[in-house]
Amino acid sequence: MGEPAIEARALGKRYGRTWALQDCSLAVPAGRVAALVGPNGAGKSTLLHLAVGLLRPDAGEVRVFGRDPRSVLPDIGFVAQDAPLYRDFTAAELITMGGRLNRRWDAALARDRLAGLGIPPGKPVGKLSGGQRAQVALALALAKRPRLLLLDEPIASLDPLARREFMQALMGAVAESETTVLLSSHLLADLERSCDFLVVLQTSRVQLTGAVDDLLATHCTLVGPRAGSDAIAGVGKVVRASHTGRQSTLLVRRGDGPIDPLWTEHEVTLEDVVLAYLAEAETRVAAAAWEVPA
Ligand SMILES: Nc1ncnc2c1ncn2[C@@H]1O[C@H](COP(=O)(O)OP(=O)(O)OP(=O)(O)O)[C@@H](O)[C@H]1O
Repeated sequence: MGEPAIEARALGKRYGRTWALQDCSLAVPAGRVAALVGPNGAGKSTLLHLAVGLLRPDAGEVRVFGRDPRSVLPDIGFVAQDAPLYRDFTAAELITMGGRLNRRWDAALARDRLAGLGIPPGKPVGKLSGGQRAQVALALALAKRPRLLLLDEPIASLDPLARREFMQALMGAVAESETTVLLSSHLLADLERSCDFLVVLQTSRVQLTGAVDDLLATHCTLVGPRAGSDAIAGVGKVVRASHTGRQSTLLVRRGDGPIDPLWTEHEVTLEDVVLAYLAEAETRVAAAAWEVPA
C-alpha cells in the first residue's frame, strides 16, 4: 500500500473536559471513496475539521499525504456541513471568486458540471433549492482539483432524489480523477453502494475501520446451539449475540481456521456489521457508566 491519504495516530480533540474525538487511529488509503459513519455527536465533524487543519489536535496527530494538513491545503477540497455558501452571490460569481482565491482552479469544470445539472448561473445561491446548493458546493470543491475531498454530511438535508443525484454527481467526478474522498453521514444506507472503505465512529472513538471487501469477508453470522461463554473454533471475536430459547445468533469476526461445524454460517451485509459494532459499543459505554460488566 502506498502512502495513505489520511493517517491518524492516537488523535484526540477535547472541548473543556469532554473528548469529542479520542484515541483515533486509522489510515484511509489513497484513491478510496471512504464513508465516515456514526450517530449524531460521534465526532465525525471533529475528525474532518482536524484533517483539514481547521482544528488542532489535543493529542496524537493527523497527516494528509504524509504531511501536516495545513501544509497541503491547496490539495484538499472541503465542503462543510450544510454547504455554507455566500448566499447573495450567484454560482457564476462564486466560480469567478474561487479563481481569485485558489492557485489551481478549473472554472470550466465547475461551469460544465452546473450547466449539465441545469443549475441557473445567475440566481443567488440562497434562492436555489437545497439539492442545487449542495451541487454548487460540490462543483466549487471539485474545481480545486483536490487530491483529497472531505464532505461533512453533504446529503443530510436533501430529499431522496436530490441525494441520489448528488451521489451520482460525486461518483462520476471521482471516477474521472484520482481524488480520495471521505464523506460523513449518520446514515450508512446512503453511502453503502458508493463507498469502498469505511470508518465507524461512536462516542468519540473509532469502532471499526477497513476496506468494505475485507470487512464483509472477515465477518459472518452464525446460527447454532445456545452459546455459553466458551470460545468457538474459527471465531476471532463475537461482536454481537442474541439468543432465543435454545438457539443463538452471533455476528462474529472470523479467526484462524474453519468455523465449528455445529454452527451454520451466513453472509453479512455491511449494515449488519456496522449495526453490530455500534450496538456493542453502546452496551459497553452504558455498562461502564453504570459500572457493571458489559
Ligand atoms: N465547539 C464545540 N464546543 C463544545 N463541544 C463541541 C463543539 N463541537 C463539537 N462538540 C462536541 O463534540 C462531540 C462531537 O461533535 P461532532 O460535531 O464532531 O460530532 P458529529 O459526529 O459530527 O455529529 P453530527 O452528526 O451531529 O454533526 C459532541 O459531543 C459535540 O457536542
